[in-house]
Amino acid sequence: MDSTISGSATITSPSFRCFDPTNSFPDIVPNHKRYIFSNSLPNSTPRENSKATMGISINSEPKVVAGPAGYVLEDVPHLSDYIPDLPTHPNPLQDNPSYSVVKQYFVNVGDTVAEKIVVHRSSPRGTHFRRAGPRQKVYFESDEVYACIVTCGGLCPGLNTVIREIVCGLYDMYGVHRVLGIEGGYRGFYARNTIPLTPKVVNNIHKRGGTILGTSRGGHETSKIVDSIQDRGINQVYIIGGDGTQKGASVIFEEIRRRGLKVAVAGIPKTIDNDIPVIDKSFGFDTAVEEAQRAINAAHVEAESFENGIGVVKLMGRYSGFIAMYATLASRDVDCCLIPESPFYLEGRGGLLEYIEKRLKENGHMVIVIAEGAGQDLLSESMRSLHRQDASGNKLLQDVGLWLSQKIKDYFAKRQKLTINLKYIDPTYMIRAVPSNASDNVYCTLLAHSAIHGAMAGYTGFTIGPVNGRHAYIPFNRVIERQNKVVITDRMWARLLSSTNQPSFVDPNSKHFLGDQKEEDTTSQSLEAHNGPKENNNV
Ligand SMILES: Nc1ncnc2c1ncn2[C@@H]1O[C@H](COP(=O)(O)OP(=O)(O)O)[C@@H](O)[C@H]1O
Ligand SMILES: O=P(O)(O)OC[C@H]1O[C@](O)(COP(=O)(O)O)[C@@H](O)[C@@H]1O
Ligand SMILES: [Mg+2]
Repeated sequence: MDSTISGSATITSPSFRCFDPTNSFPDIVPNHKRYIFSNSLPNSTPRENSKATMGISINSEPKVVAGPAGYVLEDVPHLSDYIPDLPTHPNPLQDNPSYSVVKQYFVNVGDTVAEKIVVHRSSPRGTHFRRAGPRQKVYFESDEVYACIVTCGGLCPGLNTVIREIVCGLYDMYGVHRVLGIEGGYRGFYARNTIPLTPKVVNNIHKRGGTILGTSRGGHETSKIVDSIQDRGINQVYIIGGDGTQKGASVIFEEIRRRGLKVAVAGIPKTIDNDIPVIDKSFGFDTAVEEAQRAINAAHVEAESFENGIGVVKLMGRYSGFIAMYATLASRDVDCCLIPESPFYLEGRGGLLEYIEKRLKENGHMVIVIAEGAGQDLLSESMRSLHRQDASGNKLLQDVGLWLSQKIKDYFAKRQKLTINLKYIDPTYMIRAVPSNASDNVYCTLLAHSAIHGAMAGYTGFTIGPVNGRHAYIPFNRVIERQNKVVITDRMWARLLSSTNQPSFVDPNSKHFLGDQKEEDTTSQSLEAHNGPKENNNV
């Protein structure tokens, strides 16, 4: 048994005590915990009232627990890790007429979800995450809870559905009636108004795109945010946002733990780009792919109707080309899909321009889908761009669709052999501003419920999401350490290449290129898992 996976067993205080009411793995060695118990903290102001009174953990290392046969649990923090003797209460769901009829409604505390489900006979059991869902015992009483919800980063279909379902879930499942909406992203905690959220206020919001709370980039000032949480007496924080937001949530959680507050921090992953790792896919992604079809159809109709018609469609995807890849695969009208993960070149043999010319000669028209982050290296070379960033530190991209359209026009103008008709369609903001579709709505509901169950059960510092189809509590460090990207040496990209017949633009013998990609093979592109067992899809 390997019990030295990570973390430290060093005891830094003589008043060390290691306990874990949530641990139901008697044969597993916890090796991550270090506790220091400080003196009691005063209990006089709202800020102090929400403070833990005894134990403060100084350990922010991942909570990794090893078990037999290579089993590893990458666990999430729990309020009881740093606040000893927290009382528990029976879960009010057991008396809820809707839920009490469900046979074995409560999740077994020992249930975990495997990160990898394709295994060999001799494979180690591998990494697992704690299974999401309602627990028999909760760490908050209903009338004690004061929850808040914030949305950060770019828009994504489904944001309003998640907000709605957190509010309604807290009300209906746990009898929690105090929920506050923080306006305008992270900076809203200290610089904007708040909105009391009730089921009545949120009743119809899932039918609208955007977020009723507003959102923003930048403005993450940790101490001001945590001061605001403490001053308001908030004890459950639901943070909806992408990779940047989850990084921010992780820092907020660390500060809350440092201050010893009984405040659960739950992250709900939002990204239209599907660039958050570990989870099967992010909400709003299906809607985005569906909406992209409308633009691709329009491009195809335009291209088909004119002699040598070319339709160029730009889709979102700053560093990850999932929307472009899935929209292309779904459409079947696309002749070339360009994504950030797959470098391409324009001129010469095997280049894009040569392919366009060939395709026009063969077929009379063509459709190109390009993700906004594709070819940015080519653009910066030709435009000598400044490396500008948005308020969150994300690279500001040049309009690759416009640039490519111009390059194509220039090429054919110079050659004077073919007169082309090029139409450039940029539907990017239209795609992310729509309400979520039916399947995303159901998905958003499950995410919201899983987040609520986790917070009520005292878990904190986690992102919720499906892993191989089962919702799990994932520690922040796992979702912020890297971005999920399309693996172009995987079968899904091969399917795309075979459906478009486009050149791969890569030298298959280039060790450097394939080497980089192959390392990611087993960890990225988990989207397939959500659509069914990996072994069925990945054939
Ligand atoms: N490394 C970080 N630490 C703390 N906060 C961050 C970090 N990166 C981003 N944020 C904050 O998270 C919020 C959203 O980030 P952004 O990158 O714009 O969108 P997304 O969460 O959708 O990726 C912003 O308010 C930003 O300030
Ligand atoms: O113009 P904005 O609001 O900065 O958004 C543009 C970016 O937002 C996204 O839609 C999503 O990004 P985030 O999920 O990181 O917010 C990207 O695809 C796009 O590059
Ligand atoms: Mg992001």
